[in-house]
Amino acid sequence: MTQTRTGQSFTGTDYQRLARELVDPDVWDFIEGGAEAERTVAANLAAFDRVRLRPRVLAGVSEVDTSVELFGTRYATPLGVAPTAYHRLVDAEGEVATARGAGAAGALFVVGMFASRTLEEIAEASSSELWIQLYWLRRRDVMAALLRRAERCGYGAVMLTVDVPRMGRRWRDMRNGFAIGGDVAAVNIDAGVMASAHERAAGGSALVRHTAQQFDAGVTWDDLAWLRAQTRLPLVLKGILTAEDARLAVRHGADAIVVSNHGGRQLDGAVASLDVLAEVADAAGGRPVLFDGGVRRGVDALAALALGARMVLLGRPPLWGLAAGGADGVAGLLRTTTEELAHAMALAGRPTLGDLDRSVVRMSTIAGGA
Ligand SMILES: Cc1cc2nc3c(=O)[nH]c(=O)nc-3n(C[C@H](O)[C@H](O)[C@H](O)COP(=O)(O)O)c2cc1C
Ligand SMILES: O=C(O)C(=O)c1ccccc1
Repeated sequence: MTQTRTGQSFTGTDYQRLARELVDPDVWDFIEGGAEAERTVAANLAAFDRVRLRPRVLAGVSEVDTSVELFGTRYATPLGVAPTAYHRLVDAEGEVATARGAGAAGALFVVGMFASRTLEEIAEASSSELWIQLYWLRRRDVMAALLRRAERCGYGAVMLTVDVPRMGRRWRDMRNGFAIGGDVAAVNIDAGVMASAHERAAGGSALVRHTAQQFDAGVTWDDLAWLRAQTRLPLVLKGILTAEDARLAVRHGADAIVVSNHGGRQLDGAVASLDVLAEVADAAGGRPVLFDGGVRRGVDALAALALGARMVLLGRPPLWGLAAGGADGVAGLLRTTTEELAHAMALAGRPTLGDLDRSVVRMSTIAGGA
């Protein structure tokens, strides 16, 4: 699933269109939707519409290298798969197919705590690096047990998501009474911890109820010492949007941070990820900074890499690829976007990721304007 009938490559929007036709409307709303008025969903995309690139010429671009190193691992592409819940909602094989696709593209795959295949099955299917994503649960024993399992099957880092003290209010899901159903489940978490996500109730999202019961909204910076002490894996904090929090993250032992507003699914009205990337990167004290939110094309990745990201994660697009074509769709989506990035690097006169710095980007004040 990497070519159209006329032999041309699919782009991200082709996968999106195909996926929309194939996926159940409630699931589509769950994937595409954001919090409240979805202003931050729109802001993430609009920020990339304001990017204007400053190409350099005669830079010797016959070879373009998109490879990147992070925590001692080399990746063919700086694009990675962001953690997203329940891949079996869109593909019978779920995260196992995603892992095969990410592996084929040489990309990092961050497996969600709410994955619908076991960490072991996913590791078995993967030929590239996996990380595990965690939410802070009231049940720290469940977090610790997951960590042990992830370590045992070779996951390379822990990504703690810190922007969900409670679930954002996603009106699409609430109106749809969205619940995780059928034979899809968060199989890595105790049945007792998960039960409430499966109860469909009129006028509400089961996910909202579930997280209110299970997530620990009282956690503070000082609690990070507990998690830090549980593992020797690198600790990555996902969901940082300010210089203040970047400094606190470094002070409390984070090895890297992810600039993210959770794809506009948490605090509606939060700043676009791209608009704070440079500020947060400056405050990260040299720790690697990853980025997500609204990356849809290779040039978007180029801009985020230029503004300080070491790696760029994609949330919704790999789910489109997965829905449209399983493992091949995920690989196709990641490869196509990486090819777009390489193309943009050549035309911008920056043949390696090391050449990408802030001089590449000038932010216009108006979308579609100068
Ligand atoms: C359907 C869906 C489920 C998600 N589930 C999780 C999750 O379980 N854990 C997490 O940290 N982020 C989750 N996210 C957020 C993504 O990791 C990422 O921050 C966001 O999707 C990036 O924006 P993008 O979709 O514009 O690329 C989810 C996003 C979507 C769309
Ligand atoms: O994080 C999310 O955005 C999300 O949708 C989700 C859903 C269920 C469990 C965990 C996260």
